[in-house]
Amino acid sequence: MAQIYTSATSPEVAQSVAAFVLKHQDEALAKSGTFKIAVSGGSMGKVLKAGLVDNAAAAGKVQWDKWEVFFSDERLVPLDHADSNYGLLQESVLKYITGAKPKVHTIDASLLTGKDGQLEGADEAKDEAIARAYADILPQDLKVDLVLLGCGPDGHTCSLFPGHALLKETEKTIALIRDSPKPPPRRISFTFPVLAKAGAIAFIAEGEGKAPVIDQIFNDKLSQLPCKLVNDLGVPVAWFVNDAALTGISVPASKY
Ligand SMILES: O=C(O)[C@H](O)[C@@H](O)[C@H](O)[C@H](O)COP(=O)(O)O
Repeated sequence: MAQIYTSATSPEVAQSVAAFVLKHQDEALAKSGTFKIAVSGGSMGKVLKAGLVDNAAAAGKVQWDKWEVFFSDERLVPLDHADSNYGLLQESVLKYITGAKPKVHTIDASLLTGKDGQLEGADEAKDEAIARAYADILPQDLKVDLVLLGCGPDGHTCSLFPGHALLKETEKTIALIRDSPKPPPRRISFTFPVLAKAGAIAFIAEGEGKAPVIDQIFNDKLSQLPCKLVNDLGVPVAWFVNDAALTGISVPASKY
């Protein structure tokens, strides 16, 4: 079962996330000399900036040059586009790193067609090639040390949406999705087979608007929401939330 860690405020959530990331960084570096971490979009960049860049105590312990960063999902847009998860990370975190930077695995933007991740004028074969190329840069054993995820109000995570055929993907590690219910429609995403190999997974979810979906994920045993399916993968899963995200619901939560 997944563990929920709650804090009163957003800065405290960011500090807890930072402490958790550093613990996994140190464990991974002791084992292999590299820390493989996957991130996604939404407000994650802000949390990582507050926890790992602006927070001096943690900032001194981050060994950015030993990080390999993957995206657990990415939109098929240019890397400097407002919808790009890489672009978000660049603007919120990477540009503030003063020393040696991490190795960041972006999509191959030279294969992009169409505009703004929209379907019109987009070449499906090239989209498939982007997904295949990204699958090829995943670690050979598929093991990412830590995967950081967001939770949509509909229970989606990565670009795995409730009821979507991709939830049943058992072969591909990186899937192409061209009908994302949330814009932009063209994206690539980690699939469950790769999430299942992760060393650990952590969700970050803040705000009262997340309470109903967290309630469903933790209190409805039959729920098939993607976030609930991640909780049930058998990988250690931690949820970092603020108290507001637990408004009016009853779930077991503790301080990190
Ligand atoms: O797929 C997308 O279009 C979103 O970017 C999404 O995955 C986001 O990460 C979650 O909705 C969580 O959002 P917050 O990080 O703002 O809670």
